[in-house]
Amino acid sequence: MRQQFPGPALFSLVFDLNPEKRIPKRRVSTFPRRCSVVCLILSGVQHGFNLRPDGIGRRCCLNVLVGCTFLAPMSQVFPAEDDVNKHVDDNCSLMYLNEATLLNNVRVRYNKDHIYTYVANILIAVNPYYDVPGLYGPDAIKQYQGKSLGTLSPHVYAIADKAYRDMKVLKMSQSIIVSGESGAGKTENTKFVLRYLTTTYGSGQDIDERIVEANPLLEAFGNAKTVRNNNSSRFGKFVEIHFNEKNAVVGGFVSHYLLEKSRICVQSNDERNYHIFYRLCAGASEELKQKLHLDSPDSFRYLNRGCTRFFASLDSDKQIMQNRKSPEHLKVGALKDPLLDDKGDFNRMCVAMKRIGLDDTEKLDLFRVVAGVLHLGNVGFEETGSSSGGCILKNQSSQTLQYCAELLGLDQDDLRVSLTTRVMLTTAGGAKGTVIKVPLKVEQANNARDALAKAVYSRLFDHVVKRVNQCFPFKDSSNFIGVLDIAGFGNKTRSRLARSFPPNQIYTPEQELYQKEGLGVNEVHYVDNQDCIDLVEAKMVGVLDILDEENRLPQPSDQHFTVAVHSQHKDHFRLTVPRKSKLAVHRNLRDDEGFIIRHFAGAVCYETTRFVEKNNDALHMSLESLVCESKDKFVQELFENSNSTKDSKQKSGKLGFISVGNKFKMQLNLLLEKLRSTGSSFIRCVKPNLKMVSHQFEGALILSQLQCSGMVSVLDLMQGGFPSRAPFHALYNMYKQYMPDKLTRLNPRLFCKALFKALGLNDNDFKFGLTRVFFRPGKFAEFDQIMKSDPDHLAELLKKVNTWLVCSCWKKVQWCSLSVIKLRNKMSYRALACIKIQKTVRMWLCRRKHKPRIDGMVKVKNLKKHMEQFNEVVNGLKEGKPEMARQVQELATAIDTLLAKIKATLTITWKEIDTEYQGLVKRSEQLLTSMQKKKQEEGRAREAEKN
Ligand SMILES: Nc1ncnc2c1ncn2[C@@H]1O[C@H](COP(=O)(O)OP(=O)(O)OP(=O)(O)O)[C@@H](O)[C@H]1O
Repeated sequence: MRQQFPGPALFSLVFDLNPEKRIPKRRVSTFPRRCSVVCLILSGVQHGFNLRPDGIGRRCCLNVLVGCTFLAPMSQVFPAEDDVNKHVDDNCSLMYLNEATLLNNVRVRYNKDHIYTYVANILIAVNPYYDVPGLYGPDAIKQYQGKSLGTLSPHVYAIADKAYRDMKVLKMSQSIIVSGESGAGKTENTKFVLRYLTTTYGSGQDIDERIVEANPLLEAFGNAKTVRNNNSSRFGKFVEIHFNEKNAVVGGFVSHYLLEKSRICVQSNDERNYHIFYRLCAGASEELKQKLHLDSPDSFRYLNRGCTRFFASLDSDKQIMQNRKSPEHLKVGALKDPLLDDKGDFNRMCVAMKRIGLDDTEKLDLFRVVAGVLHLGNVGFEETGSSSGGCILKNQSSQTLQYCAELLGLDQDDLRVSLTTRVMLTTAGGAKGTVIKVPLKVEQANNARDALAKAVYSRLFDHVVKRVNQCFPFKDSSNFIGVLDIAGFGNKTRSRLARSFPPNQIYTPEQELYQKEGLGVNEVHYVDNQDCIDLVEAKMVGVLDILDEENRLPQPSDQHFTVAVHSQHKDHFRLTVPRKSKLAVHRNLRDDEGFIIRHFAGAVCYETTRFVEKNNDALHMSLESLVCESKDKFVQELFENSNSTKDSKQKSGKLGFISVGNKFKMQLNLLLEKLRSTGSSFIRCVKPNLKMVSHQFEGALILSQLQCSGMVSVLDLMQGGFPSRAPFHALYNMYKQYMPDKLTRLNPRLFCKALFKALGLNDNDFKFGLTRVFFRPGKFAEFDQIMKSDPDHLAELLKKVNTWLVCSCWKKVQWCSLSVIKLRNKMSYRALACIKIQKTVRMWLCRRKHKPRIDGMVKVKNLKKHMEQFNEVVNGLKEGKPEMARQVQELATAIDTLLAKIKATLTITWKEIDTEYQGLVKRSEQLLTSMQKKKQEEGRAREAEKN
């Protein structure tokens, strides 16, 4: 038996074709869910493809070409296109919109180096991991200028141009949201957008170049090698390109979010600290190296716990001096990436610095602080061994302390004291206001040192961004196009952003519009993630607020915080304990060591160790005042604003609390606010494989990214909906000038209807709402045809419109007369039917009302019939005949009375009738008995007389 599916006998099946994981021949296997997946389209008949549902219809067997049988859940088998190799620019032009056809379309295109695909007006960009020839060159830039989306093949330039044109036409700022997981190509695509806008719509000043030039600098300080991406941005950024009234580029502005600070002090095995540290070590001139007391990366604690190799090509590796390379680098060789080269990048960064206006002093300032942070990391502590319980600097740290103090403009002794003690002001008692120095334990001193390093570096990064912003100032900005690179944001942020963006951003207004326009389209179910956002952000009870609360306790602890989270959200669907994780590594965590949050993109286990510490951005007062009063003007300026923001608690010497979580929440809200006030376009970057190589398409990985990014939900929405639309009046106005007077009298809606009919569009492809016409996916072409018709074509169209109107008028007249006849027939039929109904109902009501009396009458009348028998018996009597006759007569009268009573009393009940009837029956039985007795007695007397 074949399973009944809507559509043709073709289905796409998403299944494993990875050679290592291929399922043995002829083994019935359960459909593999999460493994390397490709999308195959199989034809039922031609390819021996056999689809059989199981007994209960939830699964089906698929005998496929590769010789194995798959048992697949019905929900995972989708109708597909006829042609396996067909690919389209806009996925919405496919006949079947589902995850399998989307994946297949992206796959076929990727194999042909078409890395971009639209899903409606969202751009999917698959990272090619190599330079696709001619894809981004000057010719391509020129080609896309001023072209509508969909005219040329999908491209990041087309999205940039659309944003520009929208800005121009709607006089409204625009944003382009670039998202995707680490290594998916967000930064690269952001760069392409910026380059396109500044090249195409630049004002000819070098501002355009400066905006692009700023990137190497930002990347040096904010990017790092991670296991997922060699050049991973560890901060989120929103780059605005500002345009004047004439829509020419006038300047730019970069806002940055959440630099990953923990990386400054520690990195995992295969990862590195920020590029700048290595670039400085590899690229600094000998003189600079001496000045900054630099060495190979392995000699710095902030670098040597991660990967210490440089990025270098064969040539550049030779140029790096041996004494600058770590033993690891010497042993294994350089890290290879075509786009990264620490020594070369250092030089390029220096050039970029110059171009954006940083002079040599400023450049040196930046490098000095970077080196200062490195040396600070090398300061180590050991216990004093005295009863005070404090710690002192390790012997070998004196030199490094000296370097650090020198580079950051601090006094060596002050730095030593500030790192090992904490200053407190007494706030009560007689000695109120006295300064006390509290010694720190080794652990506390380590924390203080790391906190200082993070504070210095993150302020340095703020300064870099500020400095970059200064080099493209602008005065007369009318609008901007902002490109948001959602990097560095965790799952939490993505959940938050996801609620604001597709499919959510598309879904809600879309459904509302359909309803408002009376389209009668079925609702598409979409899982909202507001509950997840609330779990993290809600006031008082959200995870962030619970963490802040913990930080305010006299003795905050990670365990106490974790327990508080679990007890606050005991039965929350989104939150659970680590032991319920699917991964063994998480199951080893105790309940007070972490929690799992089910984000929209999947469950994430948060290990809460050091959460409390990480949530606090505050520095010990002694350290902060130390850097604030640095002799080095540059370092002093970095901390310039911090004095004014300190609260009184911190001034008293207690380590205050500045919530990182709240700062982040505020930043995010500001960003969302900004995004909501602009029009938006979306680019979804996709990572094709984990190996970061070209020409390798890992289906499962890609599918899950498409699902997580909401692309599949967008497809569902589009499949069930009408993604393109045009208001009636817009179409009407467009053609009004060509219309004869007779037609201008038509209302816009009727005119559009005539137009669509004249064009011969299929009725299923569009729907008329109250104010606009809606199109099915993939019907852009026909729509465009109407929009772009030239005058000749228009005149022809109008003729058709006219004909259609006449025809439709004639049809309407026919329809009206037929309707009137039909109506008349219907009315008379209904009148007759009404009478019938009335008659029947009345009868029924009457019966219901009189039935007890009628039944009673029948019974009593039957009783009366017996009276003749009585009379016969009476007549046969000799003695006492008159008496008996009287009694019989009385009985007959009683029966008649009852009959008359039943007849006359409408309200008499069945019970009353029955009681009286039973009385008469009894009476008649008694009478009959006594008459029979009498007759017997008479018979006996007669016998006796005879004898
Ligand atoms: N369009 C492209 N053409 C060629 N190579 C690309 C393209 N996009 C990305 N890449 C390659 O992929 C690498 C990772 O891309 P990118 O740094 O843009 O990822 P990302 O999404 O910004 O990652 P993260 O979030 O970690 O910063 C790049 O260094 C580059 O080698």
